[in-house]
Amino acid sequence: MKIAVLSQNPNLYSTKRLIEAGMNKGHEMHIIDHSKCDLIIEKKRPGLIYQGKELEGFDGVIPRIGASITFYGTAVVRQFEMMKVFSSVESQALVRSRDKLRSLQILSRAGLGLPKTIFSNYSKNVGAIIDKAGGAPVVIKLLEGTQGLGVVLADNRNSAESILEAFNGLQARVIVQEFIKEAKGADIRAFVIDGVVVGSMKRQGKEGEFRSNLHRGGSAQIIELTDEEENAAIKAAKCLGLGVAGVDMLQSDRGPLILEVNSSPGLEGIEAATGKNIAGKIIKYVERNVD
Ligand SMILES: Nc1ncnc2c1ncn2[C@@H]1O[C@H](COP(=O)(O)OP(=O)(O)OP(=O)(O)O)[C@@H](O)[C@H]1O
Ligand SMILES: [Mg+2]
Ligand SMILES: [Mg+2]
Repeated sequence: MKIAVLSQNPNLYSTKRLIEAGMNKGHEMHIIDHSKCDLIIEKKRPGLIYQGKELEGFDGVIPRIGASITFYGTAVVRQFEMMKVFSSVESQALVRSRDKLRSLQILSRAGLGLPKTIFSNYSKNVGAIIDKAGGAPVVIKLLEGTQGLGVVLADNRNSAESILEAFNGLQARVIVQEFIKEAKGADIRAFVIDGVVVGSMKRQGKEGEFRSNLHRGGSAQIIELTDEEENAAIKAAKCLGLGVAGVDMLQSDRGPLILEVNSSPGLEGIEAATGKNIAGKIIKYVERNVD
């Protein structure tokens, strides 16, 4: 098969592993930088131009689209779909998963556990928002944050109010969330492919840090999920329409609470923690759908 990995950086671990895993199975693998594709939009004959040539004969595409280029990257994925190329992540699902607010709404409608979350249109009444989130301490998150940056723990009401006022003043959109203390600075990442959890890890923030992101100095180890956690992860990926997803959850007194669902989950942490060939499982998923 001829498979494209959409990636802006051929040196990233995830990109390299997908190429390697595909080649190990005898596929013709190509790295395509979606930011450098031109789209041909015309009646009945959609096309893609890359490095001066029209792309042809692809069977599958594996998008690894960074958050900052969601708009254009999704257009490229959609173009592949119009050309009848199977994508490991549907363009629609990609857009949906990148909108944190919309994703949380979809997850809550599906009946999944979530930390209580308040979103407002820069409301001046910050006190009421903090109350609705259960009162301080609360977690305040920039909607477009990533890798733990833009996620703040406000210990008390005064700091929560001033942080909210500051973000409002900057016209930065935030959500205010109940702080799940019993998670103890850890979260769980479940890697879901085609409705099955293929690997899971627990990430623990460094000493004194409530954020467990590996980019913030957290560490990861393999974990066996409870049935409840496994079902929640599978359901979360399903309701967002993601064939490949990284589902992040907090372990709380009332069961697993979904934090977010990633549509381009990194492979390095999960492969290191589990020792599994997750890239190979993504290739197999593409194979099953192209056949
Ligand atoms: N409501 C909460 N209660 C307790 N801990 C939280 C809460 N929200 C987030 N955390 C911790 O902070 C970390 C970062 O939060 P989150 O995943 O929401 O943002 P992010 O990682 O910056 O976003 P993204 O994953 O999209 O890059 C989480 O992994 C978790 O450890
Ligand atoms: Mg996160
Ligand atoms: Mg994320």
